Amino acid sequence: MVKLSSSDIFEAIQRRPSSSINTPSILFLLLTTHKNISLHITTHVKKDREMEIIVRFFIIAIVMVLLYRKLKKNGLDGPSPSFPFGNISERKKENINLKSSSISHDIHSTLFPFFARWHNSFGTYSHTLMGSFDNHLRTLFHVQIFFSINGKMFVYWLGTEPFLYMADPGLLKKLSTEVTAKNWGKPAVFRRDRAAMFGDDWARHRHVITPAFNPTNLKAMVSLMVETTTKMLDNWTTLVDSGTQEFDVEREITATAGEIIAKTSFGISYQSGRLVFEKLRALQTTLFKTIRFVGVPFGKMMHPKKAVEARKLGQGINQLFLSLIDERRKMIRGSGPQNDLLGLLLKRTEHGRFTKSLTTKEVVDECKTFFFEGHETTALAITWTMLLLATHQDWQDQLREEIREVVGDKEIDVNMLSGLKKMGWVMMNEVLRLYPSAPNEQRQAKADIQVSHDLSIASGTNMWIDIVGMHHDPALWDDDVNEFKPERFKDNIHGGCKHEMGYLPFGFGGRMCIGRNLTFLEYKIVLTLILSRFSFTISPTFCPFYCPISETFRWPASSTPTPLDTWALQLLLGRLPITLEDSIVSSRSAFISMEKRSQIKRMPAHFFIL
Ligand code: HEM
Repeated sequence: MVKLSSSDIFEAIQRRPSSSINTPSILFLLLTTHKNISLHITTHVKKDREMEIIVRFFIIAIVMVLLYRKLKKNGLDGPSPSFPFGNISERKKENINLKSSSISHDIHSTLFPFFARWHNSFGTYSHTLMGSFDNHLRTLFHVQIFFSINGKMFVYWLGTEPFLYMADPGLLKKLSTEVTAKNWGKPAVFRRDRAAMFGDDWARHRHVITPAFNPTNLKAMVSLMVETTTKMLDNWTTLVDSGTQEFDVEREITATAGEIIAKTSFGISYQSGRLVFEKLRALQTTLFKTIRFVGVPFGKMMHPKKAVEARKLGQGINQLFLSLIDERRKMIRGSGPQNDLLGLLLKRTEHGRFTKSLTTKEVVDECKTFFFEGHETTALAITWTMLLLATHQDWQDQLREEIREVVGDKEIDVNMLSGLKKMGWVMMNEVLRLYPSAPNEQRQAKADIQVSHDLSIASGTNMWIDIVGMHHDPALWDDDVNEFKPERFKDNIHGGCKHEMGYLPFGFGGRMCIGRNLTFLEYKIVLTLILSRFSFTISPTFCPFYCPISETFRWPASSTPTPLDTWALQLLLGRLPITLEDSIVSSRSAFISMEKRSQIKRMPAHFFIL
């Protein structure tokens, strides 16, 4: 074991071949001269801030190189990362062509050619590979892995963080049966970056929130949903009658979904909640600048102003929630607690035996998570549904017929909704299969996980679960995997998928979505009301969207992010509540036409189509 002091590093700097600081070359020198490195940085170096950063950079780089070597030695292969960006830049360079004028639902190979390529090059293991190692800064992979599970695993790097890519339902099944929720968490690297948005942890208090979705509460939400959606549709009717031809349906739906969550979960109107939404949107845009380099050491320093701005916005959002909480507390003192989400969170903190379990800060964090999880996902699902129905008139007609039979002229009632079976196949299944609102999920092992006698995942391991990959895998579905066929779910809740874990729109295991019943309810109500009053097709002015994910990262100054932008970035970087800089925004010139059922007129919405 060699102790490496700052003088070793300086010596290496002096021996570097070029005059610029070239970390890889210094590292190379260090690694070629020191086989087993234990870093010991002498304290005087830390006095100098700049030097401290450089030294830290070195340490991270050295750890990365060691990890990479050891992962490879253990058989966990993948694309070679560069320091400090990992494979981020390689993904960017990939030539993704989305300018095609035809509509294709094959989003996996269109948006992720790199995953397919890496999988073909590194993902297939036909033999048993075993190994283990530690590293002194974090136990990342202390693993014994048996690679026979369909071979859909490889390691790629977000910055200096290695991720174990998985698109293998067999492995997930094993994991979800072996792993308790407390052993799975969000990767620390994401949590740190998104603290302004979600707080320090996400939804740690499921048990507190879950009662907000009990049948009685859900039933009480129906009238609020009908009222809010009707208001939006009345507005559409007025606009269509006055000759307006173009509508931004995505924004309309997002606003309505936002209003619904504001009313049902926080007891506030969209008007009052609008400030929160506006600030959250601004935060999304700002955060993109700072966290698009997720995993890259000192990534935030690339945009110091944005980092400060994001922190301030985060604080502003906290203040807004704090005043909401204050108001509600006063109300609780006056008329007793309410059973919506906020009421439940406060009831527990103020009256229950969990008095000390949720601090005000924790309540604020839960509220932030809920606002995001609760409206963008549903808005996306409804938006995609409208696009798919706009291109499949036959299904639009079938759903309308079903609505006529089940609801008729009566007012929508919660008991009727279960009768809307075809609508269920369309959205809850086929739309979320083709375009899952949560396109991938990440986990980090919080403790060593023994998946089976031959597979154990060490504490600290990051995992990237490719939901889109599984939903579009012809080996799991069939050759028609990229076709819109809701009928595949007619007699089969797994849609004929060859593995029960191959279809996971709401996640799996202990962190499965707790809002799915609310989503079913909201989705069916909103869509029933829309289909009863309007029909829609793709407009002649429709323009297929262009997504230069791989090519540029420019953000038009005037653009505000939308859930579709967010979704696009989620595809790339995980479930980030942020927006893609350039991208899918150009889809804003894409429309579908909408017609009033009684009086046919055009009302375009904007969508992006792949
Ligand atoms: C189409 C609609 C929705 C989809 C596709 C969806 C999907 C998901 C998925 C996949 C997860 C798991 C994330 C992970 O494991 O990393 C999740 C978690 C969550 N969802 Fe949803 N969701 C939807 C709607 C909602 C709604 C309407 C709410 C609330 C009103 C909600 C609240 C939550 C919360 C609080 C979590 C975190 C649960 C935890 O970590 O324990 N979701 N959602």
